[in-house]
Amino acid sequence: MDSSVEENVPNQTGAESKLAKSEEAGKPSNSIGLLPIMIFLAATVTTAVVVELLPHASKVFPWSSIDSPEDLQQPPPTYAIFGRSPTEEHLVHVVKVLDMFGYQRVGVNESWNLLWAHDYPFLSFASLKNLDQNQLVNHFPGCGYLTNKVDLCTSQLPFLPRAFRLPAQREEFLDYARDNPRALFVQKHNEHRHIKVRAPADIAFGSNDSFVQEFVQRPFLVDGHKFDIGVYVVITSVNPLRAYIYTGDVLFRYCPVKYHPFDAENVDKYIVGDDYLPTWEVPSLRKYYNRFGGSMRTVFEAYVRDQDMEPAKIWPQVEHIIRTTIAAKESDIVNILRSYKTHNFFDLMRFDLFIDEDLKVFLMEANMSPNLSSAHFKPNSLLYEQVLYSVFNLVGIRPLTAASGTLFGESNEMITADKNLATDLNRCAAYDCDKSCNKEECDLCLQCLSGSEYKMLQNAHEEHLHRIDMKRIFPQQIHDLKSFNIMEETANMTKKNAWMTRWFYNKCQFDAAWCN
Ligand SMILES: Nc1ncnc2c1ncn2[C@@H]1O[C@H](COP(=O)(O)OP(=O)(O)OP(=O)(O)O)[C@@H](O)[C@H]1O
Repeated sequence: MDSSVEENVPNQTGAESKLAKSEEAGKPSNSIGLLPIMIFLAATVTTAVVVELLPHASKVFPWSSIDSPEDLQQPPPTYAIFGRSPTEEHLVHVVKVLDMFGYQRVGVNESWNLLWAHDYPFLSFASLKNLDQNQLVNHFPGCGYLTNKVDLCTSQLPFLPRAFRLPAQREEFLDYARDNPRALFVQKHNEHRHIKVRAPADIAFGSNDSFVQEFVQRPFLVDGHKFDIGVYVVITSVNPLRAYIYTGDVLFRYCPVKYHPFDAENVDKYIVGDDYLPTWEVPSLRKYYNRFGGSMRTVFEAYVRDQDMEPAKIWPQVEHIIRTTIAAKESDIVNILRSYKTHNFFDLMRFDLFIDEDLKVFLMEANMSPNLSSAHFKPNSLLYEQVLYSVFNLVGIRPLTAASGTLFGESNEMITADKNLATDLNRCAAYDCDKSCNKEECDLCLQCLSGSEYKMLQNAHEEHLHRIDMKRIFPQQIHDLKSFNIMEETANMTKKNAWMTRWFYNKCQFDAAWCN
């Protein structure tokens, strides 16, 4: 995969560029016999190669595998920030949390362990193709397949409002508009904001990189106000895919003007803009938020219950939408990743969704580098810092002081050892997987894991132990182990995703805490 392919990734945009501007400011041929050869190789090749070939040889973060007292004196891990924004006001919470964790800030061209990129960094730094094992970047190359609005919204996933790419699908759109005379439409671009409901005759068909989308009518209203919800999502791995959502809270943004009587000319009635109405200013939510200390999500749920409706039906839809969307784009991202030596990437996104009056959920967009600035709405500081605290812990960026500073003295084995990864013991024994790995049944047996597979399981295990307020949505949670059919569930998955899902299934059989 050459870099020109990556340049063809759907335009790497994300709402946060906008928001920052505006809102707030192999297996070793399955043969045990190869292990001694690998050990021999380990003595002769570079560390980076060892990392790929030899199980147990690598630790993502060297500072978590330091053995001697002298190592304790080594300098703290470092982070750099990349972004073309003129101010860094929108990153104050990122800086605050990393500083609090004991990370030291350095320049982007210095030696860093974490690159926090607000803008898509992969076209600016060729070096990201050859990251060291102890380096991490907060985006996946190719994440534009998810965050590019035109590409995502015209994907024809069932939970997206009907959309037509322009100018290519002009005729299809006109047919649809003719067949659905009561339908309203909005035209959207990757970069442009300020969308507005338009009649089909007012659509600019010549506009490239745009699409026209059916406007979802009958929104669920709170005190008469339309709103959208922002769910924070973290992808920690692709091939195999692992994705999580933040459950500590959800960003609710209300339109400042009541929806009815509907007036297409007054966008404040139906578009959530920069000056949205925050939860604490919505009359019926204020009491729950201010007096009873709820979160944006729990006060909304209290309101829904007050309307004799059941809010619990919303969240499984949200999880399904996010899981399905990410899974649908995984292969595109995997293709881009082929030209990257190490895959030390994670991605924090915000999925914006919308709820109609039947509590049916629709996907609006996925934002790259979600807005984390509380300049406009101070009470959002805590939300952003809690999200970051969870994200960082999940991906292995953890506080280095006080109690957690002990990480400096312990080996990674203290967190994740062979016995924490080994599953399928009966099957491994029944199929003699310690003698030969040439059977599918041996795929998860410890002796049959390649170095990179071992590391995948190690990362999955560490993530599980450090989820804080993150909930795994891929591989999917197992709600009822008895009715869960692993063969059926994995039938349409890629080999690696089926493998990873089976590992979680095995862990879930061992302890219910792993089902979730
Ligand atoms: N098809 C639609 N049907 C109903 N409402 C819509 C539709 N498209 C957009 N909206 C409303 O407009 C808001 C903004 O739309 P969208 O997310 O596509 O634009 P944006 O300018 O990128 O906004 P932001 O990134 O701030 O969320 C949505 O949150 C929703 O309230």
